Amino acid sequence: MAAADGVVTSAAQQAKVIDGKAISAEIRLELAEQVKQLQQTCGKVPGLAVVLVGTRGDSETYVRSKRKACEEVGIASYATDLPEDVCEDDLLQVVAQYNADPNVHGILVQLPLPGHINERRILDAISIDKDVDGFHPANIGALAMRGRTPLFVSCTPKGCVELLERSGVQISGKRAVVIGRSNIVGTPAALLLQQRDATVTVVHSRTRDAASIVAEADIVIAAMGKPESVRGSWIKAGAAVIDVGTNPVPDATKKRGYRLVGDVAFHEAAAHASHITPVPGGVGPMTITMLLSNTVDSAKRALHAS
Ligand SMILES: Nc1nc(=O)c2c([nH]1)NC[C@@H]1CN(c3ccc(C(=O)N[C@@H](CCC(=O)O)C(=O)O)cc3)C=[N+]21
Ligand SMILES: [Mg+2]
Repeated sequence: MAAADGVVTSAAQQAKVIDGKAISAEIRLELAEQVKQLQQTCGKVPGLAVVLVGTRGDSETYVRSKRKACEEVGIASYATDLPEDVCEDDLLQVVAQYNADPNVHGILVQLPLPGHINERRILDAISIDKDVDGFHPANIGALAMRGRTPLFVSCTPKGCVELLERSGVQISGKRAVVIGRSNIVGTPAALLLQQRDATVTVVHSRTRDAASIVAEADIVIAAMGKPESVRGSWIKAGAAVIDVGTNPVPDATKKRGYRLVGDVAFHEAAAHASHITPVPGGVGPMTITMLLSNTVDSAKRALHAS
């Protein structure tokens, strides 16, 4: 059977594949337009500082795509690359400099940091009005409170909700299950869905019988970082499935020696779901696009206030 996008799929596949790359491209065009407007009205462009510590291959790849994405929409990117053995105080100094720099509207310190550095201490030092990752406790705390609006919502959860909304999936009143409770994805994703009036359950590594809980979900967000572990039998007919996982698995046929798979067994789940995101090409590109969006928002706030 040939699906609408021309990709040959198995006869069992029901789901519409959500194209995160295409939706990202659309949003990036909107952002480029907003950057142009800012430049015309204020004579300034948004600036994003990206700080990379060490030489992890995956971190280098992600940081490169973030810097390239900035260029695409006209955001100025500021790069600081530090050696693996940098001390905490030197890293804090870099953050302090960017906090004070009026040309910088967003600061991203690429995670994970080396083991000798207290990650929380670094993230907490980022000024809350430049916290484009949305990892500061003040921003996550505001997301958890009714009647409060955080300055920034973390990029991956925001990207997940944007994919649902732009694909016509209703969130309000629906039952959503988030798998994983990390500070950077699972927890803020659950808070954001709750803010959008979903009824939210979080399942995690200690949950008993996760499969039967997931089976009640209209919306599934898989963010536990375990390759292809959400099986087709867990997915209720017609559910929307958002796969946050990007797990490398060894593959000698690939140039870089691995390929990426999600946390969901894609083909199995696609036989039950109404909508599903692929890996790669689903949530990943949206994470970067939401980072750009947060940076543009931050610049608008800073430049219009001055
Ligand atoms: N301070 C901080 N903020 C982050 O947002 C952050 C971080 N640290 N550390 C690592 C994780 C991971 N992450 C991804 C971003 C884009 C893709 C992405 O674009 N993935 C492509 C594929 C990329 C490839 O082929 O390697 C895709 O899914 O299509 C994936 C993962 C952001 N993170
Ligand atoms: Mg977890």
